[in-house]
Amino acid sequence: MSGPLAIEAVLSPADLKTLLAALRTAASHPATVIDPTPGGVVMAQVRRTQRLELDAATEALIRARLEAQRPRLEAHFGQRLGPLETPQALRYGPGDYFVAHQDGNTPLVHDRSRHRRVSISLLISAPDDYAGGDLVFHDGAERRTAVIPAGCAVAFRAETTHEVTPLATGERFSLAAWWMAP
Ligand SMILES: O=C(O)CCC(=O)C(=O)O
Ligand SMILES: [Fe+2]
Repeated sequence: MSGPLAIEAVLSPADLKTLLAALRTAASHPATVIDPTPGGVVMAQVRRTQRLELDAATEALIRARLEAQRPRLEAHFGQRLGPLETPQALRYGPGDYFVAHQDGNTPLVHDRSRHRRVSISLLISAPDDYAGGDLVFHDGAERRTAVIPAGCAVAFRAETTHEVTPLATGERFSLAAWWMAP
């Protein structure tokens, strides 16, 4: 089974500038769990972060950069991947977090998430912009913290247990996205 894959320079410095400017001024609402479509529920005891609304041009840029990674992901995870789910732009402020969870590919959870195969977390903020807010992978009792420079990403099987630890200070912008089964 393939473990998480760190990917460098998914975004160029120019992309980062464009995206930061867009995300800093974007409208936001509390992110939901279970199903990201209308009908998803806010459960602050599970996930406390703001989901940012993306304009069409910003979403297109994000999709293009993510899709450029598709061949590499298919090779690493040894499977053909289907459509990319709508990317989620997230802003974590102090006290925000996402408890340990799986994003999908858990067939007993009978919503759309069971079709997710590969997750990606793409960091817009630099590690120095915030404290806490670590992306941590759980493997049994083992914990592995991903150190992700700005513009870089980590991709992982959707069923991998992971969390975002509470942000202590600063502001953390990230993008979460998923490739579905073909
Ligand atoms: O913000 C991140 O780095 C990851 C967020 C996450 O795990 C999710 O939205 O499912
Ligand atoms: Fe997640």
